Amino acid sequence: MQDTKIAIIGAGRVGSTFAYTLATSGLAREIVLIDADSARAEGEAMDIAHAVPFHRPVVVRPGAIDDAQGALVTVLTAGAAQRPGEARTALFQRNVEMLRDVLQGVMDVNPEGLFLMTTNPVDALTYVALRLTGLPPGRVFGSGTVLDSARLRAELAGHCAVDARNVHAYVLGEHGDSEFVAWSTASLGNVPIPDYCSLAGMVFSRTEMDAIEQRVRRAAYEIIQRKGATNFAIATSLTRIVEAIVRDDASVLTVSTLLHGEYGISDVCLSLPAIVGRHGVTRTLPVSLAPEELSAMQRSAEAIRGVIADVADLPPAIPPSLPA
Ligand SMILES: NC(=O)C1=CN([C@@H]2O[C@H](COP(=O)(O)OP(=O)(O)OC[C@H]3O[C@@H](n4cnc5c(N)ncnc54)[C@H](O)[C@@H]3O)[C@@H](O)[C@H]2O)C=CC1
Ligand SMILES: CC(=O)C(=O)O
Repeated sequence: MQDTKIAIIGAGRVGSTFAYTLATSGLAREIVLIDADSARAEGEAMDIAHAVPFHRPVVVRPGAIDDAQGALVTVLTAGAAQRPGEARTALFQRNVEMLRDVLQGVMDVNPEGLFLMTTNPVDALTYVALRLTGLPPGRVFGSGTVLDSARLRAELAGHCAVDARNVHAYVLGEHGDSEFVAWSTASLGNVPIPDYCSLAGMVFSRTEMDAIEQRVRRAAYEIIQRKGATNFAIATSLTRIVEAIVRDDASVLTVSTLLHGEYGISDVCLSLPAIVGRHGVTRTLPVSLAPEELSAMQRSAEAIRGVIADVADLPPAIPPSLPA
């Protein structure tokens, strides 16, 4: 942790909340907040820095793109966000141009670091970032469905009245409308969730499962409708991913990463459980999917491909391996 520097590009609602969460986590020694609106980056950095005396030492400061130099991770949270009712995919064209500028600037000063994408649509933009940087796939990845899996675990913990930390359940595929729950692997401790519910005398039929899945898939729309943005849970999700990197934890997280033939899918980024540590994503884990889940994964890959198809002038495709 001695000289751990994290660069955050985008000091808006997500970037500033993440900077605050990270500053209070004790994981970083330096956090640089970079935004096209430099006054905003300055104001957020000042405000967060005044919270530091209650926590472990960390320097929180505003900066320019060149200040991403030496960052272990550059986290991208800049760009357009959804308006109420708008799908994430509608942001693609607006955010791709921002990405081209920002990535080039960071690559000029920090070609050795990791990129953690958050800006939506996160899977399509993670893929574009990989193609534009030409970096090894393990070093450019997205927050993917880490947030959605947390939403699912919160729902299941509420339904079963147990500690969410003991709920093991994943949302896979796109971080978006085609995402799906891998119900066949969902467990509470070591017990499949339906088995636990019947043990505890709780109802857990297809109706409950569908309602939970729908609430998870619709969560961002519902929150944005009410408060205009989502920021707290994504900030905590990003802090969790950065923790796995900084501490080299080899944690299993459903980040968005390039697929190399998993489930017959290649050359697209989407979320599977993956090992995340200091070198980024080092491998994906196989999940035994039910036939309908496998179809959902393939539909999700097609949905993301449909978004990426709109972007021209990308450098050649990435070689089929996952080196760090
Ligand atoms: N992947 C996920 O799970 C989530 C993704 N998001 C996405 O994160 C992104 C940011 O959302 P918010 O923070 O709510 O938006 P926001 O509008 O509050 O902040 C965006 C910031 O980006 C800055 N910006 C725009 N272009 C820039 C550039 N070229 N260089 C530097 N800064 C630039 C703006 O000045 C603004 O401060 C959106 O795309 C949103 O959809 C939000 C929540 C969850
Ligand atoms: C905005 C967004 O992607 C989310 O909260 O899931």
